[in-house]
Amino acid sequence: MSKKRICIIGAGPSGLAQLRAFQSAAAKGAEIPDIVCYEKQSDWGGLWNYTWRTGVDEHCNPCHGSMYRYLWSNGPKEGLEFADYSFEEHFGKPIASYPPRAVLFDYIKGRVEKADVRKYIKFNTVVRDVRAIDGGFEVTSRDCEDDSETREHFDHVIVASGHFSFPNVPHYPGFETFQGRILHAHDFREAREFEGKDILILGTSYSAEDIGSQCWKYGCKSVTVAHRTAPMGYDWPENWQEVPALDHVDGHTAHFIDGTSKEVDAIILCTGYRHHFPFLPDDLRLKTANRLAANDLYKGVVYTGNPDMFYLGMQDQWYTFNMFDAQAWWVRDAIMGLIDIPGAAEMEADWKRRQAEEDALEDDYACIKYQGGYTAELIEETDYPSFDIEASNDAFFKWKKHKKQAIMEFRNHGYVSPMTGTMAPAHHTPWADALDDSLESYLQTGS
Ligand SMILES: Cc1cc2nc3c(=O)[nH]c(=O)nc-3n(C[C@H](O)[C@H](O)[C@H](O)COP(=O)(O)OP(=O)(O)OC[C@H]3O[C@@H](n4cnc5c(N)ncnc54)[C@H](O)[C@@H]3O)c2cc1C
Repeated sequence: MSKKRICIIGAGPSGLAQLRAFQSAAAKGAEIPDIVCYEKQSDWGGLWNYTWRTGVDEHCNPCHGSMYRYLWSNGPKEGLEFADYSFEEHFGKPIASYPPRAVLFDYIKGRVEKADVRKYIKFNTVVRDVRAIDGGFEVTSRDCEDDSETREHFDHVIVASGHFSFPNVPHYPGFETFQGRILHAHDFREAREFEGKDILILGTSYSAEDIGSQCWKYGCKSVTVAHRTAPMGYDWPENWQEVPALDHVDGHTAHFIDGTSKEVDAIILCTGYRHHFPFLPDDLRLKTANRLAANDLYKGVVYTGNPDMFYLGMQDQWYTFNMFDAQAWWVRDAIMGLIDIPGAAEMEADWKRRQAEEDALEDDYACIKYQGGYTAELIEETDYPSFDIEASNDAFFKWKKHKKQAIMEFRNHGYVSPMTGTMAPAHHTPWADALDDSLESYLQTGS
């Protein structure tokens, strides 16, 4: 019998987890399928492969990047650490709990370089179309360097293309004549652009919180955050206010629904992202809100509309890299016939039950435990190294507590690694006085 052929779309943390999962089976002597991973960017790492570009990339594809220049890890690194490759193994010493972007990128790369999986990836190659055909899939891709198009047949498709790149952009009356800059968080790169300016942020997501904090720390005049449901409620500095939803804009004046107003120079839309798969036809396209238990995914990964197709990392995320690993190992074993996928009715019951459980969760602490439990459930069914989920949960709980205590200083704390049991060094996160957040400078001074 000929070998199965597997297509992975995307070489970000989830797609790379899938490559590492197959490679680890091969390293133990298993015969693995033929694999092709398509990546539209010129390097791996997904969002962590930082780009200063906005709009379109060098090949005129929509720019994938949503990260910004001075991005430091949002959550504690103890919540995302790979169970088969600790931070200590990579850096040779314990490092602080909230590293900058460049440090996490280096860590992601370290594992896959060690596993030697780059050979599976076709870089600068964008998947344009996927069709269910002849009991498998026909995948059309375009090599953006030589501008050639290729069609290949696969038995399985694994979509790992991320869901934080297609901005959800609201419109308000007056936007069309506003004289300042209006941008979505997807296009935010440089906090110092807003030095001395009054900025208005719409939304209360992590982006709102972090972009607002960045602009404040790098010298903006004031931050106003408009919320639709409830304020974030942190103990913000003096020149920071939370106000009710925006009603309209008139010239430079933003008017809010409670009748108050504020003169602003720029508006940053931290209004989230949409799951967007322009390369998929309707019958294969996942349609879900950003939630912990996505629609139509058995075990959070098998597409119920066609169980030969899988999606990785499509959930709203507390857990990230280690959850993607748990999913990738599980998908690998399902493809290799080590795990059975049930019939349609059982799959539907599974995701609906997960959603009902999610709907009953009362607060963020319960959500963290829920996603930790989901990750542990998948790990239990494969040979992915188990790790101390309670320690990861605990790092997340402390993170929330420390944010509540002092939102501008929470990154100075350190937590215990769920992999090595080592306590991370406390670290005073440098801000405006230290613009160099490079890997080299961090390893010399930051850990
Ligand atoms: C501003 C911001 C800050 C964040 N901060 C953190 C943090 O501090 N900690 C954390 O753990 N997580 C953070 N995240 C979450 C982040 O989504 C995950 O860490 C992780 O990058 C998700 O991995 P992924 O592989 O699923 O998706 P992505 O990282 O988005 O990678 C998807 C890959 O698919 C490729 N691709 C897409 N479409 C195609 C196509 N048609 N053909 C070929 N290739 C394609 C893309 O080029 C990309 O390389 C943050 C996200 C954002 C937006």
